[in-house]
Amino acid sequence: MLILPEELVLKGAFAAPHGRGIVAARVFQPGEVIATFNSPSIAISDSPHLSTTCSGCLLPSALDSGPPSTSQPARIVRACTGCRTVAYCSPACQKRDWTAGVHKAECKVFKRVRAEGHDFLPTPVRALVQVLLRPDMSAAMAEMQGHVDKFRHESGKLWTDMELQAIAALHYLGRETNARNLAEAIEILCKLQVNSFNRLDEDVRQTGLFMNPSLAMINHSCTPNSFVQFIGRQAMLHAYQEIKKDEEVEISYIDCNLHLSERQEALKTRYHFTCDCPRCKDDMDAYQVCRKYPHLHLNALSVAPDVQTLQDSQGHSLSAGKLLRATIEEIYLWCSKSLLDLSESDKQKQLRRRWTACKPLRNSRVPAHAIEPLPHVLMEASMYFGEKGSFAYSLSISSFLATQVDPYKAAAPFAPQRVKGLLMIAKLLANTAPADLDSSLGGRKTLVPGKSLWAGISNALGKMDQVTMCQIILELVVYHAPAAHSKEWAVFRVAKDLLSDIEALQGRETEDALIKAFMRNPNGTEERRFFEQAILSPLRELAAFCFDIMDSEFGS
Ligand SMILES: C[S@@+](CC[C@H](N)C(=O)[O-])C[C@H]1O[C@@H](n2cnc3c(N)ncnc32)[C@H](O)[C@@H]1O
Repeated sequence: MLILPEELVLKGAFAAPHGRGIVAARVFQPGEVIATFNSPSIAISDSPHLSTTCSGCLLPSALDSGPPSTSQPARIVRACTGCRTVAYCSPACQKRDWTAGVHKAECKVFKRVRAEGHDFLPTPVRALVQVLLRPDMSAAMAEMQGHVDKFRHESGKLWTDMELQAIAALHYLGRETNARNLAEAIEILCKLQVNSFNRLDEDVRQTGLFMNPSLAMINHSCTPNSFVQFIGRQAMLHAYQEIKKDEEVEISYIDCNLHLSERQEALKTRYHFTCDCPRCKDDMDAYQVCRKYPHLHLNALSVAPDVQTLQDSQGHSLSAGKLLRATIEEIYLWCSKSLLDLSESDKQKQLRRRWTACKPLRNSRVPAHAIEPLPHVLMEASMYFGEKGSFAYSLSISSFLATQVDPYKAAAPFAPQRVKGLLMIAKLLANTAPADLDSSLGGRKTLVPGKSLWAGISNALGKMDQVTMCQIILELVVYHAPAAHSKEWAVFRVAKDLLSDIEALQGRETEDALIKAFMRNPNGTEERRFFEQAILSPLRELAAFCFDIMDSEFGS
């Protein structure tokens, strides 16, 4: 029996072949929290983070969460003395997990795992163990879509993996590996694939698994009207655009900026359906999707191009641009892999290869800068320069992404990736104040034909009022972060802290008043003029160096 938040209604098989789905019981505004799901059936962090995450509240320890913010003290976690596998930040969290959760039973399983020389169970096996340890979950599991036959006949390696996972779980639970137990375990694994979420917390680069039977009733679209965010044991369902009463609530199960064949393969492999949303039917690119976003006017409070420019963006169907599409399909996968664990010189080599591979997207006659994998390559390059201390280069690339790429990839100004991109700019601005100029360029004085890149950037930075720019950006972050996530989001807390540092500075009353006036009335003529001069124009000036920087460092 499903218990739904009162503002949502379950519709049984109302839109075959989508099966059951959820509809809104009232109107929701863009960014509004539709519902919070805080009693998950399963909520676990992934195995590599077990020793640095509290298994009770699922919040990361100081080790995993970066520098502590003044509003959030560092958390220390201690391993369970029984199994030494999971850790807790307080006796209360440990007690709750022991009694209300399954750790009392799971602790014995983990001891067996250790006795056999392993540190932990892979995440899907642990999730299966939890379900098998909890008879109270069987009613909810029975109602879930599992696609067992499709997994068996169509999923090849995934099916073989699931068989092995089922055997492992039964073994560590001390249960017999007979046909009946195996079939039950594999069915649960299939249902976990289809109905659970990757509990992704990109701020601390942490993933895990989250399952709630009500949230699992929401169907997919590649142009979703809502999205899910996780914090601790909570999942928050936000409206991405206005949702009307009785309209179906849809989320994206996958990254909708993947190109069509990647999206279809991901949906087929894990969820066993072919998406028939407008983005898939017409193979729309990011620009076309952006133009259709019903609330483009919300971008007045953002660093996006003006609403008219967003509206007029000349997107095209990617199936029409066959050559471009073929290039994207060829390069997408390897250009999108994370560079996180590579050495500096390997990162540089990879970026060189990727920048060259993206040439057709850079030089396309139709706009293509917002089409993956180019944005990903630029994002990696920005991080590469940030890590090397070349903050001015990183800032130029981040400015390009924030002003000319991200608004097309996600038209809502409160889209989480856009808000995070802004915070990155604020931090980089703090490192490129005039006093730090030389070091922020990382000692680069690279010449590009006809002009000095170094002189150009340092000249642009030298005339900017970084403090005012930083304050405006932080105001935007603080304004949009609750709609993107919540006031508990690390991005919101960090921005709040940085903003209060700036607000404490003496002698900035005029700038402060102008910024506050703009935030109150972003469409006022005077207010917009101030915004254009103080932030948009400087960011555009910095963004203009982006491709020269990439060419000079990674070849043209
Ligand atoms: C998490 S469940 C969603 C609830 C499901 N509709 C049900 O009745 O249990 C995911 C499954 O719903 C179906 N589904 C979700 N979105 C769909 C879509 N856009 N088109 C077709 N089927 C969809 C697929 O069968 C998918 O495996």
